[in-house]
Amino acid sequence: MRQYLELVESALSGGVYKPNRTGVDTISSFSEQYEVDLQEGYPLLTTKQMDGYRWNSMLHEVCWYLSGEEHIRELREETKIWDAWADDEGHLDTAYGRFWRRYPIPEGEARLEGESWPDETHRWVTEEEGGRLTFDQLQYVVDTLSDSPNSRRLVVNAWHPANATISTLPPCHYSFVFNVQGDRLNCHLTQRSGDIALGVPFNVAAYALLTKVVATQTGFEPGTFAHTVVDAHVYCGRGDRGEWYADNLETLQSRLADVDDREEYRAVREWLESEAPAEADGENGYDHVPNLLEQLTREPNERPTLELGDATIDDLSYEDVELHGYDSHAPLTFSVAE
Ligand SMILES: Nc1nc(=O)c2c([nH]1)NC[C@@H]1CN(c3ccc(C(=O)N[C@@H](CCC(=O)O)C(=O)O)cc3)CN21
Ligand SMILES: O=c1ccn([C@H]2C[C@H](O)[C@@H](COP(=O)(O)O)O2)c(=O)[nH]1
Repeated sequence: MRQYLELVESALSGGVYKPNRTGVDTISSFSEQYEVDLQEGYPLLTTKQMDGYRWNSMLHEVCWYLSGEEHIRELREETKIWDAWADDEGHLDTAYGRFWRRYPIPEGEARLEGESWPDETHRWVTEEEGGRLTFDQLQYVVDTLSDSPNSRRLVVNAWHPANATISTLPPCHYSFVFNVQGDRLNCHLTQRSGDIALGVPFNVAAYALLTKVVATQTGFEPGTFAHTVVDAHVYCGRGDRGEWYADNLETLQSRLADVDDREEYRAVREWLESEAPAEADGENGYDHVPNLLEQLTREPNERPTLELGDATIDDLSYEDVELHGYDSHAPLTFSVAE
């Protein structure tokens, strides 16, 4: 996927050095965006290996979103990618699916005079155990795509401002909007914070799959996936390794500006590895820059395709999704900044 390499290139060559809460510093760029035409195949990266256990993790993650669960008790049997952010019982207080499928509706005293809210008889409202009311945003989108496809209100929002201030990890991809043009269903995702090496490849794959599921269910062709990443960052290491970029980013960027041919990114990588202090023992792979430079040397292969049964947002399972024609370059590993 060419757009991903352009994102990597743009963030590295235009970003600024930015420490953050994780203790692993970043090179960060404001408001990166790109679009992918889903008619040209499924945008699973081919410049590193994304099938096998990574594909497994991503697919189970999407099924978990769709389940609406607020815990990861089943998800963690399949992948460990969310374990670090959940409590011992598996609760994750900003689980995406919980907001997609079961967004809380204010009740009683929380309702202000003059506000209108749907009651438990409303089409997309569920009265849960204990009488709590929740709203199914995704079902609203699916139904409205059939009833009024020209709607400009097909928004799904995972952001709850009050929860976000105390959550261990407020949602990163926090809002998406579907939009129909002709017979095509487009999806625009806004992400407040994007880990370019690790998170973004999963995010693109997940939303491209979601768009295909919703399009299939509602009788549209998948159209364009558009992605805005507000703080798009490349982790660049802890301690001395991370701080090296504070003083040397300009030199790195002038070397990047001189690259004419993708092979030359390898020389930039070699220069970096010879100049920057080594990552400390036990802290390997937190600097994502070298392996992203390696990715920039690689030519993207043809996009694979996805085959979906007639699964819907309510019953999509791992077995329903088949990836065809996937051919990738060698795997690359990156460490996760927590
Ligand atoms: N720093 C950071 N980056 C993220 O992308 C991220 C977070 N934190 N926190 C919450 C979620 C969890 N997500 C994650 C977490 C780990 C991997 C990861 O380790 N990916 C490996 C494969 C691991 C596996 O499938 O078991 C990779 O090589 O892509 C990916 C996304 C995305 N999010
Ligand atoms: O789907 C996801 C989830 C998380 N991320 C990344 C983006 C950041 O690197 C961290 C979150 O840290 P904040 O300090 O809360 O921004 O996780 C991602 O890229 N994709």
